[in-house]
Amino acid sequence: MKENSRDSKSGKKAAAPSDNVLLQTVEQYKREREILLALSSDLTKVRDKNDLILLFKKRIKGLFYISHTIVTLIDYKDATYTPFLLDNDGSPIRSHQRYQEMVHSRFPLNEPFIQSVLHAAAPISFLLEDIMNEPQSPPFLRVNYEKGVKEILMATLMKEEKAMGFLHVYTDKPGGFSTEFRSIINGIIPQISSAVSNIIKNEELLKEEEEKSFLLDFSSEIATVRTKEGLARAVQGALHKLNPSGGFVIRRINEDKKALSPYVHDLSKTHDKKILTALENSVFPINDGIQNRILNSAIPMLFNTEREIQRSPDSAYLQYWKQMGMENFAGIRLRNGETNLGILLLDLDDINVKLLKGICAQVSIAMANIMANEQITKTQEEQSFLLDFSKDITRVRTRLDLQKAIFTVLDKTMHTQLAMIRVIDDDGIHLSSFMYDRSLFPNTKGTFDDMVAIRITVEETYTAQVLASEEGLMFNVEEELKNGNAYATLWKTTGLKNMYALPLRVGDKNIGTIWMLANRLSPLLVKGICAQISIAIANIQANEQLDGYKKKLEVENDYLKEQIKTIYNFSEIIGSGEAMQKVYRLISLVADSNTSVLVTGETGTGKELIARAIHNASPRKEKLMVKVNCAALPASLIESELFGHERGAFTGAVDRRIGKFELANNSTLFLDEIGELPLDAQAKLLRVIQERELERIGGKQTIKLDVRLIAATNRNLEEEIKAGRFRADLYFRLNVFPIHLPPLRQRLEDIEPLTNFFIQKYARSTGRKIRSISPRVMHKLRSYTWPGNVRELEHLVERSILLSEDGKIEDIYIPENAAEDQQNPALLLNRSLDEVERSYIIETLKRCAGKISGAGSAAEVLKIPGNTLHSKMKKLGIYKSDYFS
Ligand SMILES: Nc1ncnc2c1ncn2[C@@H]1O[C@H](COP(=O)(O)OP(=O)(O)OP(=O)(O)O)[C@@H](O)[C@H]1O
Repeated sequence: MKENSRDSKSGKKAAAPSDNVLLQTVEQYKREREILLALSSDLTKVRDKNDLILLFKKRIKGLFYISHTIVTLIDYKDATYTPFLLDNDGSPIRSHQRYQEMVHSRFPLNEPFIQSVLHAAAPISFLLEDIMNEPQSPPFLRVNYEKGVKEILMATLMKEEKAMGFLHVYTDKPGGFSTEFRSIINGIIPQISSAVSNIIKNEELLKEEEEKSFLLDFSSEIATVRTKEGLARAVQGALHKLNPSGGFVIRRINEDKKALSPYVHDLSKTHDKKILTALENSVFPINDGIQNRILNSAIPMLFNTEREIQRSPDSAYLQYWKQMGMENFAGIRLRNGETNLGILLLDLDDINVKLLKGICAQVSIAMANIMANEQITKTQEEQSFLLDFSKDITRVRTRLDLQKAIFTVLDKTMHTQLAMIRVIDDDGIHLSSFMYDRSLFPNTKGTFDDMVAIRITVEETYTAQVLASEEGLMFNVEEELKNGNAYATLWKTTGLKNMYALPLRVGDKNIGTIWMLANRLSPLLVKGICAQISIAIANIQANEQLDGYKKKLEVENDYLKEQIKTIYNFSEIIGSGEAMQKVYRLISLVADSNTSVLVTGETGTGKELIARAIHNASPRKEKLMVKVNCAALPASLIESELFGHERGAFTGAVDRRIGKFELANNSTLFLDEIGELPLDAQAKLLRVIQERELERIGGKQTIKLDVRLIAATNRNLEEEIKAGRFRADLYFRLNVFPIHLPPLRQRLEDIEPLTNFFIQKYARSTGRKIRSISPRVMHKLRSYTWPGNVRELEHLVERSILLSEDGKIEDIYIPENAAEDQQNPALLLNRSLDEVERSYIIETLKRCAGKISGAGSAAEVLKIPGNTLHSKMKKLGIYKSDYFS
């Protein structure tokens, strides 16, 4: 080890100088001064590494023999020093195999060799041979030695009285470094120190400038970014400059604030499809020990992939990154104001905090803008979509229209399916299934059908919650399963995550509930759609009600037509005999009141005519009289015909039906052929008459009634009671005011006026002019027994008109047996009414070739319904053998 000193212990320098020597010394001193001055002045001009290298290479090497120089810098953070500047042009060690290793190594400060340099007051030299094998000696000593270098001169570079690095000068010359050289180096070390520190400063300034202009470029590029794709391109471009081979991922915090999803990325580092798909489609929980730390840190963080894998071995994305060759990665939060938006993860080994923060600030703004833009676009799309939907829905008139509109909107726009719409019934308590999508439950159709069939009430747990909620509820399928919600088992089969249930409301009124299964739905859209659907359902209900009214009106219209026909045909009741006079009196007595009337009399005596006359003379005449023929209906339909039914009340009840009783509210109900009413219907009729209110079959609602009853029968109801076929209590209720119509044969005085009346009526309708009827015919008519009463007379006249010639009725057809009987009045008069009726029906059946009902049948000839004829035949004991002789 040699220290540089002008009065060193060297024998040469200690000898007494002669004049010559003195002169030489002065000369040398002068030369040294000049070199020093020149080098000092050159050193002040040094701006960068290159200037300094040139100075070593050209200036110093031009003056002294050395092989090469190196400047190393101390890093106090890890107490090491590392190469900073190399003048290695002529360096013999460049060909050494460890050269690169040496250039990039960090050598520890706490070893004897460098410590002795640090403690030396001046540049100090070493013979490599002496020190390279010392334990802890830095390996570069041996490397140099192996390439022929003999000696090293080390000088400490100082900055503000602290060592900042070292100047290493090497020589392969056996003589080593001259005293002059040592002295020169000692003289210029402060200048070299400040030159190095200037270079460092300049480099930092340059780097800062570069970073600034980098950020400026990035900022102007990112300012033009409007889309996710644009953002990906800009970030990719910028990061490429920092680490050309590294990728990046921006993850965005999900709406639930529990996880992050990939937003934009550059995963070009891998072409493995499995990895790509997994990374692109995953959702990453925030609290995974990495993401939450990044989000909570104001500065970028650097992670070692392997170390993090050991900490959280389950983190799949780390495993993938490892497979992609990412050893380290940096994570920085993206934040807009006080709100975290997401994180940026970079494939980087080293971080430049300032630069990354700058990049992230820009990315955050761009991301916030894009997200805001996306939100605006989404809102606009949703609004325009709602507008379209609302247009569609205004055209909706029927359930089918609505179903089409709803299914389209849910499927196309919201990618969800309707589970169910339930609508609150008129009673305000029950909810019925209104619309549903069975295809949603392909594997559990049975269970779903059962659910559809159930009429739940507004009190049902889930329905009550939904109806009470302001804007609906979201049931998480998994959670509901855990909570024991029975429906959730069915929901689960669809694989969808949530059941969205909203109240359907018009104004403040709940009209039902809507249930939709989906993974995620836009709250704004769902709310908008539900509002539209509510209105559409209310419209459909109003429409259905209107349809109901329309049907009712149509039915009323039929009655009106019938009534008009009746009034037109029978503007007056014909008959001025005493019997009819009595009937007129009774009509005028009872018409004004609400009293029930029972009209009795043989078939065809005009009972319906009397009933209409009572109604037309009553205060109820403005409304239509409603007629029910109790004999014309199958027993199974009588109740529904009279009292109506709700939709679904029994098999085949596809629509709600309004009963005749309800139809006759505030009017008159004419129950024709009341004697034919089955006993159970009689019981129900009695209850309605007593309570003056009814419930439709299958209905819960009680309907108050104000109906005037007129019943008619050709049966002897008292005998029917005795036979147990008619309820006595009902009879007493109906028979409040009895009117009996005598048979035509007991009011012969009415035959002629009735005949004339019918002649005029049919002459008018057939267009024939009938001037007269022969006295013989009239006599014949009066002599006949008229088992079919006025109806039979009317029928015979009609027939005769068709057969008449020259405007004169010369003959009239009277049934044969009856004609025979007529020849023997005694016989006729001795026969009971039933016998007469029986033989008349048999005769008619014979004439109609045994055809009982339908076109050209006996029922048609007799102008009675087929059912009535059947029951009469049964009652009178008429068998096939009687008319097929
Ligand atoms: N007094 C009358 N004046 C005019 N037409 C009459 C008279 N009586 C009955 N008619 C006519 O005779 C026909 C039968 O009358 P209506 O249907 O009223 O008899 P009904 O006693 O109700 O018969 P059924 O017991 O078979 O129901 C009808 O066309 C009716 O217009």
